[in-house]
Amino acid sequence: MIAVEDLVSGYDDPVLDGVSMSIPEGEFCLLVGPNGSGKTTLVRHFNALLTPDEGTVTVDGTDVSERPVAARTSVGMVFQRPRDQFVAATVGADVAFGPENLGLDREEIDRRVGAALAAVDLDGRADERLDELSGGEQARAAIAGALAMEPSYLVLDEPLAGLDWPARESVLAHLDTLHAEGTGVVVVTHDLRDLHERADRVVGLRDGRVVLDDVPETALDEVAALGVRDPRC
Ligand SMILES: Nc1ncnc2c1ncn2[C@@H]1O[C@H](COP(=O)(O)OP(=O)(O)OP(=O)(O)O)[C@@H](O)[C@H]1O
Repeated sequence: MIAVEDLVSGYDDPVLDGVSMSIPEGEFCLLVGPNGSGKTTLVRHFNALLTPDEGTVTVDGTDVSERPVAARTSVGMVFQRPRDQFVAATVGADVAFGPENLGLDREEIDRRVGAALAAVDLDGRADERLDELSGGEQARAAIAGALAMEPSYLVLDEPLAGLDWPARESVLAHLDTLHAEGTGVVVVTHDLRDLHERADRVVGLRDGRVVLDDVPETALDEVAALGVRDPRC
């Protein structure tokens, strides 16, 4: 479980103002809220990319601030602009980077890279340059990089933005597979289309506070107040 308790955090000004919420193992959770409500700031705490000013964040019982490497192994993160998270020039080298840093042997690294690329339909393209891929292909490469870590939880910030229909369908299918296999999936989004019916739960933030935490069926009645269109309308 990812457990956030009384989290206060910010940059120059406070952004998260006493957030408590949890994401059980294997849950598919949508995180919604208006621009600037603190969604990205919150998920960056899940693997210790930010440090709380107050409160705690634990993953499977371990405080992420005390063991950030363990948190980054358990919680995979795919950011809004995939280009910002690439560390290598080619697809294969980038996807291998995480497993290499775990100190895995070459055979296991190759197995993970192959499986992760296949999962996003990029198999056979390991030698291609990332800067020569389309935006949608880059988004899929970024997801492959997170998958290769075989995380217990995968957090994706607007993963469908800018994807064409086949890429969107491909990413959604992979989220379904991961969820079915027991990976916790957290999607930060303003657009619930194709997502609300997959989710177990919707958590809504406003002004750095949790103002909604419900199953999708009833949460959808309240999302309009959070700057999100009810996908049933
Ligand atoms: N690196 C940063 N330095 C300073 N302020 C920041 C930084 N990142 C975010 N903020 C501020 O924190 C607040 C919350 O930002 P955050 O990105 O968490 O919101 P969000 O809910 O994810 O928004 P959006 O829907 O627009 O992506 C905003 O006011 C933003 O300007």
